[in-house]
Amino acid sequence: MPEAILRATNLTKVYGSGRTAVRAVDSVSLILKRGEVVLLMGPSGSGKTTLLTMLSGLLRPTSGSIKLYPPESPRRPIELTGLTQDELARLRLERMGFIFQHSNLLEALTAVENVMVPLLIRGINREEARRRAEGLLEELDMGDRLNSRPSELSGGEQQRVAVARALITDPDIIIADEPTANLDSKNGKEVIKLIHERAKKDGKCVIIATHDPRILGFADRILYMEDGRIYRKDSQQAERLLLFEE
Ligand SMILES: Nc1ncnc2c1ncn2[C@@H]1O[C@H](COP(=O)(O)OP(=O)(O)OP(=O)(O)O)[C@@H](O)[C@H]1O
Repeated sequence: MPEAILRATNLTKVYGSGRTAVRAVDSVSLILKRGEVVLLMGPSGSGKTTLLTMLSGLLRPTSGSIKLYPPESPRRPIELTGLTQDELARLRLERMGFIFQHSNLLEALTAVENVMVPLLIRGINREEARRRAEGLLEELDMGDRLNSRPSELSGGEQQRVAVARALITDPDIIIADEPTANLDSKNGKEVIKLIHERAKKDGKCVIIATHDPRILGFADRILYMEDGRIYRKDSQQAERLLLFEE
């Protein structure tokens, strides 16, 4: 049985108050485990981004608990809701990797420099940071694009660099919001394949919010959200629901 990396219990987020209050996430409980790829699907406005933002420690839940289990001391979970903003920022830097719809690379920097940034912030010296960033980009088949600027790369290549930037700090959990939405079919599949391979090879846990049916085949589990609540679906059910959405 793979070990838990993160456990959310009765997580709720209410935006606003009184008659205009929106219960964006409604008493959600879930467990994310090492080495698994979990998809979060559901119609627009169902609460996916709100849930991911809370799991990332960027948004305080109205109520509920989020526990992260460090692999080195799984019996001493970290309760995210009890941390200060500074502690949360450190936790994100040390234990989480993020991939977004837009690669959000820094245009002034080359591909390898973009991947070095999280290491430099962690105080690793330039030479070592460059060595590690080059090594990872080479593993991701980007070895011949190390010194290209983001604008000189295709959308798929930019997302590969973003994947490398998310992986370079060896995070426990990778949180991705629509990582393939801007990519064509071939590049979308390659990027998700890459994320899936790394999850399996390195025992990472990946949670991906997506509307992209091409990703279904790469999921170990699908959580389907509707009106702030989670329903578990198999991939055929999810596919039917996605078709129904359109
Ligand atoms: N900052 C906010 N203030 C008030 N209401 C919000 C805020 N952010 C989101 N909401 C509301 O919370 C609900 C869930 O929104 P959320 O963005 O989490 O959904 P989503 O499933 O990620 O949608 P999409 O697939 O379109 O990104 C929606 O009703 C939305 O209008």
